[in-house]
Amino acid sequence: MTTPPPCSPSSLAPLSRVACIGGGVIGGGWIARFVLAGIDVKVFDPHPEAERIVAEVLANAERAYGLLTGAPLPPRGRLSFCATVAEAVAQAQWVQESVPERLDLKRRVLAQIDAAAPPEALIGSSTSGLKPSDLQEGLAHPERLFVAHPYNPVYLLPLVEIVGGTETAPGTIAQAKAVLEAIGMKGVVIAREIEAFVGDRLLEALWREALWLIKDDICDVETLDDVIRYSFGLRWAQMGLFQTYRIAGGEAGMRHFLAQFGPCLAWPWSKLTDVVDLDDALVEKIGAQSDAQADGLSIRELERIRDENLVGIVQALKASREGEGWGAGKLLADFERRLWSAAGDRRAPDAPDASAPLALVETRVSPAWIDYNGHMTEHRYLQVFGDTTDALLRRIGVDLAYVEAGHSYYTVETHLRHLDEAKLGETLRATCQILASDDKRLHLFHRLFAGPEGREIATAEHMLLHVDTQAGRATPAPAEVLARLAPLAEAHARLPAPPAAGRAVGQKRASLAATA
Ligand SMILES: NC(=O)C1=CN([C@@H]2O[C@H](COP(=O)(O)OP(=O)(O)OC[C@H]3O[C@@H](n4cnc5c(N)ncnc54)[C@H](O)[C@@H]3O)[C@@H](O)[C@H]2O)C=CC1
Ligand SMILES: C[N+](C)(C)CC(=O)CC(=O)[O-]
Repeated sequence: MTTPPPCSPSSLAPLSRVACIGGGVIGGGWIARFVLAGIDVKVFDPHPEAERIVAEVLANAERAYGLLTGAPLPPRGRLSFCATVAEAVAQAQWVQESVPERLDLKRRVLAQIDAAAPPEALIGSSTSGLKPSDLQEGLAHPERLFVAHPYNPVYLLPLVEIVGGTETAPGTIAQAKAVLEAIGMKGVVIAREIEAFVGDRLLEALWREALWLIKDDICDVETLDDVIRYSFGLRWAQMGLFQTYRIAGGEAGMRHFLAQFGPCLAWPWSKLTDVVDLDDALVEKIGAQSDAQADGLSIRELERIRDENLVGIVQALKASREGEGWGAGKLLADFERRLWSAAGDRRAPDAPDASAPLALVETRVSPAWIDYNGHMTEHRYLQVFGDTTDALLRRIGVDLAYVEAGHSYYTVETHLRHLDEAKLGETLRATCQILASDDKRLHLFHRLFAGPEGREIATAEHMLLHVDTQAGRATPAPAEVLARLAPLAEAHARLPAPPAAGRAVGQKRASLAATA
């Protein structure tokens, strides 16, 4: 994944300062979502270990993003912890409340937020089921409060139910939707407020029925979960209930489906109206079965397994319809296009520093990049070097719009040298020197440095050709691209040639010294 040049503007969204009040399961997920979108986040959570918990969620989120996307994310936003709600929200443009699900507590915390946040700041509540009108009571600025109900893990699942209360301004809802879209999420506006909105209405129905099935010894928790994950759970990631049932109606579609299965609704297929008594015995029964099912895996390990699975599912959906994408995969594809465009906009000044190769990429070794040897795995070196090439191309005007218009540079040859290891979390910095260029060819030499001491850990030499992507053949680059390239190439021609340039695989250092 490319980290953009250091001088880039930070955030993707039309905002750059967020406050998160509550940093537990959901608050932590929101924090990761915002920070990884380049937004500065201030947190208030009285939990003595809040910083550790948030750091662990953020590490898992970074790992997941490392697997999810190769698109250039903006530089991480700054994360800081505050001693009071007032301090956290004082400068915020969006405040996300994620405290425990109790009306009295939420009202108290929302009143504190409302009193200290700038009047124009948006306030979203993560509540799973409280009505926004009930949360608005007593606020001085209820018009900017709405429910923003996410799904766990917030940093991977894109949906947010946006629900307005009686006093929420329509502009608030529109603004919230736009912000969420800018950070890669899908805000759906729920037309009328109702307890538990839409998603949790459905989940509660399933959950209630599931609890009955366990209580009545129809199956254990593992069997129940297997029934979901080997059958309709697989279907639901790509089509919802109605589209799935439309297909299940055969060629006659939904009407036939309703005719066939409608009568079952009146049969004893559900006990939904009865609420199971979650007494100690049932809690212990479920707890014990759930412990056995986890088979010793910790919550963080389970989260990582879940995240890898979700990433795979979203990527499969991104590849659907011959790469156009479908559902959550299309949302990711669209978001990545915006990331590429935003990276193009972060193009650096035209006057290059002629005294050194260009410093184009700064990133960190993500957990997803570590292999069984405990260091950065080999293909990630190529990823960082590829990102460095992309950063150079954007500088000379070869950005997403340019590629979409039918031309690009393709890499036709690469020689990569691994000189040292890179460890988890180390900072990486990549530079680029243009060795030679003409109207079709671009000959580049990249160097990768790690850690604060700037150890050189790899070099890469690449030859690229300018191509007409429709015709699939090399073609001269247009004058405007060559004009941007020329001053860089001329400056770099005056730099000493890197000793390793032009090396062959297996060439000894001694012979290199002789030729240098
Ligand atoms: N866990 C889930 O699957 C989902 C939860 N939600 C909603 O998100 C909200 C938070 O739930 P979770 O994160 O699951 O709970 P949690 O228990 O994991 O986290 C709540 C956090 O709030 C903190 N907190 C308590 N009092 C506070 C105060 N006065 N000010 C600031 N922070 C305070 C706690 O220290 C804790 O870290 C709830 O409204 C819940 O319904 C929404 C979607 C899914
Ligand atoms: C159990 N829950 C009501 C907190 C679930 C949610 O609100 C959404 C989710 O992530 O399943």
